[in-house]
Amino acid sequence: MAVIEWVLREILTSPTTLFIIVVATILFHVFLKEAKYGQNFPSGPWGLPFVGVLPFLGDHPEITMMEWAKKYGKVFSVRMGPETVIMLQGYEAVMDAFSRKATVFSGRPHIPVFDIMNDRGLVVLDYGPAFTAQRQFTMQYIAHANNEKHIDGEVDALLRYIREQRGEPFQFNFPMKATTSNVIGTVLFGSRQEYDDPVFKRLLQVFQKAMLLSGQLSIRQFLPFLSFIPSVDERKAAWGEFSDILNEKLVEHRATYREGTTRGFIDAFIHKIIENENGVQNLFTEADLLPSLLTLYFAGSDTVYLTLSWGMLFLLHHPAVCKRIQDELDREVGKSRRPTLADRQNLPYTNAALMEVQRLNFIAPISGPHKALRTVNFRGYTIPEGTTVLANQWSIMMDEEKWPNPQQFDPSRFLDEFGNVKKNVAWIPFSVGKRSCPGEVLARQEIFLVLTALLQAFSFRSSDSEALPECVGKTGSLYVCPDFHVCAVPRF
Ligand code: HEM
Repeated sequence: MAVIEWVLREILTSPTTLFIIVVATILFHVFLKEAKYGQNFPSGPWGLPFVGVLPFLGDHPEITMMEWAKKYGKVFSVRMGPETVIMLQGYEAVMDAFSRKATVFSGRPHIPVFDIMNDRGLVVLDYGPAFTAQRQFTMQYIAHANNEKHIDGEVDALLRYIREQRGEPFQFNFPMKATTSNVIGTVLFGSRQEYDDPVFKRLLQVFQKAMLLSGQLSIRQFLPFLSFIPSVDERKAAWGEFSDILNEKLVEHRATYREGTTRGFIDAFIHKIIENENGVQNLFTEADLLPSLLTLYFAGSDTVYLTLSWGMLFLLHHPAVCKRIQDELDREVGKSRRPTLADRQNLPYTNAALMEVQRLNFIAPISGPHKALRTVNFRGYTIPEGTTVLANQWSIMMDEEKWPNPQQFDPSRFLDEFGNVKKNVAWIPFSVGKRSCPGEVLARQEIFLVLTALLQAFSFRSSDSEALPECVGKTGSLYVCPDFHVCAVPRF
């Protein structure tokens, strides 16, 4: 960022340079952009030479983009450095692209921050036969894995940890990170790790560092030319160490692999590699294995951890909602056993509150980058093959037409007059189409089982020695919840 700041300072202190820059910018927009993208390309805000709109994105690009959309419409273009990107605003535009024209807009451009994956692993793999086969396989594996048992085992450890705090303040975020990492770890490797296991502690540490350093770039992380960003070496080192730790586990599993035994996703993936060895296409290869583990681990842990943390923060700010959930749990589940997935259908208010948490704190405010797989006519515009397309998913959840008073935390917006859950088509926290979240089933099970177990077992309050942070996050690659402490007292 220092380079950008220096360029800006130089520009703003010299009127002649500024004049030349302005003229160059106009020429760039009028001639070069048209030459590259044609006249029928969406317009958008003008940016500075070299950096485009990057200096104007602010701390919350999703909100800046909503402002720009008021002027330029639901489909507009923004130049980020040398690349011009299409931004989609609102439910209809996103559905048109990612769902109705999914066969065109489901490509993935190269994402430099994920170089370590070598363009493999579900999040980064471009659309094609290998992507389709691996996605289908992953979704089937997750749907049939014994998720409830895995999560239940992890909830045992979580409740034990919280009881050990004996009502004293503890940082809520730590056990949430450990829980969600262990759940995805169990899905992948077939076993969990103790909170104080040194390898597990190291894994949590390097993973958080990698996410933090990548997240600081926010949507800028998708852009190749920003690889000069000062922390790049530190970021690469953190991703490298994270990858090494998972690779060690992979090597261990490889060495003890037995045909016919499936300890977790790794074994199931190895079965597929063997099954595909004589196939015509290389749909599952050894080279896909580690990137698949890495992408599932990072996509499947922080997302859920942040949702759970936002959930608790909101409930601390809205004790009446918390009490209503606890009353519903006491009435429908009682106190002699923990809530199970089978209870979900009897807990409409709880479900509505969880949906509201996911709406109001959409943890993925801007989608991952999609790529147009061919030139297409979209909403009257011509979008050339290879163009990067991003969805402002925040704009969907904050649309006043879809959600009256969108800033307000109000679970009852998901209930009908009889108190049953009322769906809203614009509630798409897992996105839509061929690149929607393949972990949705697991994520929803985890969020439900963990939060209901916590609320059934404990009364939570904020710590006396620390002001509870406001429900405002930092936009990185995810919408990050502030750290906070809580006190938990057993309810029975
Ligand atoms: C609250 C939890 C979660 C939320 C809100 C969430 C949300 C999303 C969203 C919005 C996308 C689409 C991004 C795009 O448009 O490119 C996505 C993709 C993805 N998610 Fe999740 N996710 C969650 C949990 C999980 C879990 C538990 C897993 C793993 C088991 C997972 C694995 C993935 C993967 C692999 C992709 C990439 C799919 C692709 O590129 O085709 N997610 N997620």
